[in-house]
Amino acid sequence: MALVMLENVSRQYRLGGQTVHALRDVSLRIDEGVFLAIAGPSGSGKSTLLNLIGCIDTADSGRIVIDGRDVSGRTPDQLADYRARTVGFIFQTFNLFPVLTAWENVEYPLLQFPELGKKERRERVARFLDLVGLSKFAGHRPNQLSGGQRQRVAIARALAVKPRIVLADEPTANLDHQTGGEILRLMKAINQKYRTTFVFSTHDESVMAAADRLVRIEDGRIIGLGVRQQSRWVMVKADADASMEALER
Ligand SMILES: Nc1ncnc2c1ncn2[C@@H]1O[C@H](COP(=O)(O)OP(=O)(O)OP(=O)(O)O)[C@@H](O)[C@H]1O
Repeated sequence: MALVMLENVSRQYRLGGQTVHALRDVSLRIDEGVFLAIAGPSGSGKSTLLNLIGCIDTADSGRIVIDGRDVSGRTPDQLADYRARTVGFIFQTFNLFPVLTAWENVEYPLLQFPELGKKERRERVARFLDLVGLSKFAGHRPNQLSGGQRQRVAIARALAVKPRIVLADEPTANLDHQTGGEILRLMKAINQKYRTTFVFSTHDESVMAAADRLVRIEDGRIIGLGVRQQSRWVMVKADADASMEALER
């Protein structure tokens, strides 16, 4: 069974007097353990798709099933606890608490789990800071860390809750090319070692190239699905010839 399933999902927003069709009739299955890129130009619907999978937004129509649970028709508030245990988020702007240390930022989401004792919580924070190579920086606040180190803290924070899926909205967009590459390699190493499912959005070709699955989105529609075989994308679905060309690199 797919970890994530979307069936005929649409989402529109009212903006001024206009209706913006952010997602139109999107159907998609995401298997467990994939390293999947959602790629498309600015405004194509990437963040909207991630927000729906992450249960921080609700579809207007269609069905969404995450890890066997139908979340359609529930409000983000109703799904808060489920979301906290199921989804880890990574953002392009890192979204760390500036007054908290790296350790405290990673610990913060764990505080809402009453079943986690202090000792287990500490072990978890230490383990995930170590995993991202930041044990020595546990006492540093975000402004004492580089951009790449901040994103590593955010990765540790996302993983510490042991989520079923990690969603990353343009995780390398605020990093220079080399640091972005290091962050991608770290995420990929975690994906390969622990089979953690990663779904990340990007409009950067070099970021897409790190993925093993590709979802091409344009104007709120999926226009192509690619599967990586060795060094090239193999087309699984294309509604437009242009997208096939783009996928076969
Ligand atoms: N809360 C909102 N209110 C109104 N319109 C919105 C809202 N969120 C998204 N939109 C619109 O929906 C469309 C899709 O936006 P979305 O942020 O999902 O695209 P994106 O591909 O992630 O873009 P970017 O790469 O620029 O972040 C855009 O036209 C955007 O302006």
